[in-house]
Amino acid sequence: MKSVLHLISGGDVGGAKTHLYALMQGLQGRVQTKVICFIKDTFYRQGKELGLDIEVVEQRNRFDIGVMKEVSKKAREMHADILHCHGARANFNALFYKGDQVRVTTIHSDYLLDFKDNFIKDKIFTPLNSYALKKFDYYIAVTENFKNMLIDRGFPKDRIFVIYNGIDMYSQEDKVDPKSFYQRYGLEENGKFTFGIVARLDANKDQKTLVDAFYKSGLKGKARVLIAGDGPEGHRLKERVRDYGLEGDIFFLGGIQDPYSLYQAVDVNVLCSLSESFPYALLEGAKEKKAAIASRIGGIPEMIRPGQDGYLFDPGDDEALKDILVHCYENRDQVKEMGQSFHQRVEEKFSVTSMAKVHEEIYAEILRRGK
Ligand SMILES: CC(=O)N[C@H]1[C@@H](OP(=O)(O)OP(=O)(O)OC[C@H]2O[C@@H](n3ccc(=O)[nH]c3=O)[C@H](O)[C@@H]2O)O[C@H](CO)[C@@H](O)[C@@H]1O
Ligand SMILES: O=P([O-])([O-])O[C@@H]1[C@@H](O)[C@H](O)[C@@H](O)[C@H](O)[C@@H]1O
Repeated sequence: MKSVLHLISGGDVGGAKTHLYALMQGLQGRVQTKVICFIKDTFYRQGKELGLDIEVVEQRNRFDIGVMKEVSKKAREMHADILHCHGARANFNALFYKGDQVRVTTIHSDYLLDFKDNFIKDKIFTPLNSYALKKFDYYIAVTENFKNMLIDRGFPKDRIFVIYNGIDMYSQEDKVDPKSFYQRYGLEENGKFTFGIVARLDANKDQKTLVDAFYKSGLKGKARVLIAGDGPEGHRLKERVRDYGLEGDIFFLGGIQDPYSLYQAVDVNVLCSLSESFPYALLEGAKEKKAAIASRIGGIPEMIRPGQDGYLFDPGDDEALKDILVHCYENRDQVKEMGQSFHQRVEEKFSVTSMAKVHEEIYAEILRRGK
């Protein structure tokens, strides 16, 4: 069996984390895997709870690259064939890795946007990551779209593979019933049409467009919006909702640990991002049979057939989104049916099993080709 060592920051709370957990589970019995992270936090603890082979090689700070000696030792111990990195910190650390394994990195997001919400980090870590990326032997782009992005930026075409995120549609998720979920936030399960969104509150996820669209929709008092997630845009978004007088209609839940409770409790799942590859937030909604309203960006048009599984709008177009919100409110039954259809599509096309199988094939191919 092939042996692959995965490196990831460990500070991850979003899609890269969801992806790696799903992948580790999908690869069981196919590929021997170990995950090493550099920060001891939720990523590590939850990974342990899931029973993954995961270890922390703790860094005092991002430039504490001495720890890579320990990583090399662990790679030798497990007879790793491949070093597989995820995200900026892991990519940078790989520069100081001494082992001779083939190196591959997965591009989950547009790496030029990863630190856009933090001026200093953006000025330092974005160029370092861009440099580190060039040193890999192979790339796994999440969606065809990101492969094209990499080619446009000068990465070698024949060294880029494409993966679509997959999800386990049958595993049991942590969730509470809708009544308890609403109660947790002092709300009632009152039959009001409810839009939900699960995403970090950062500029790229662009919840502002949803707030503006809801304001323009005239649905105040008739429908409501639940916004889950935490982040730098929180303050500005809350101010906007206050200015619009929508505090009784749009609710900020903060970062949530059990997103499936939200997907289950809402009528439709929204995502308004300016950039995405293949967002888990929508696949997870599909698992709960929720149709999606999403921006026409990255791999999303390959995931959602508009009019069948949900609705698409151009990023930032609050007028178009407003019309979709009103349409959903007026066509509740149709929205429910779309949720069924989306569920079926994800089950058939974007399973964790196929994601793992494609990884196994890619590993075999890069070992065959070598560095
Ligand atoms: C902007 C961008 O390019 N994003 C990519 C990034 O994920 P990114 O983190 O941006 O977005 P995703 O929707 O994929 O993942 C978010 C994850 O965080 C979880 N969550 C979020 C908020 C919250 O309060 N609680 C919570 O648990 C969601 O349930 C989900 O599992 O890498 C993913 C993995 O390849 C890609 O699919 C995404 O397209
Ligand atoms: O800054 P940090 O938390 O150590 O690490 C970051 C991860 O948390 C994030 O998921 C990823 O997108 C970034 O590229 C970076 O690796």
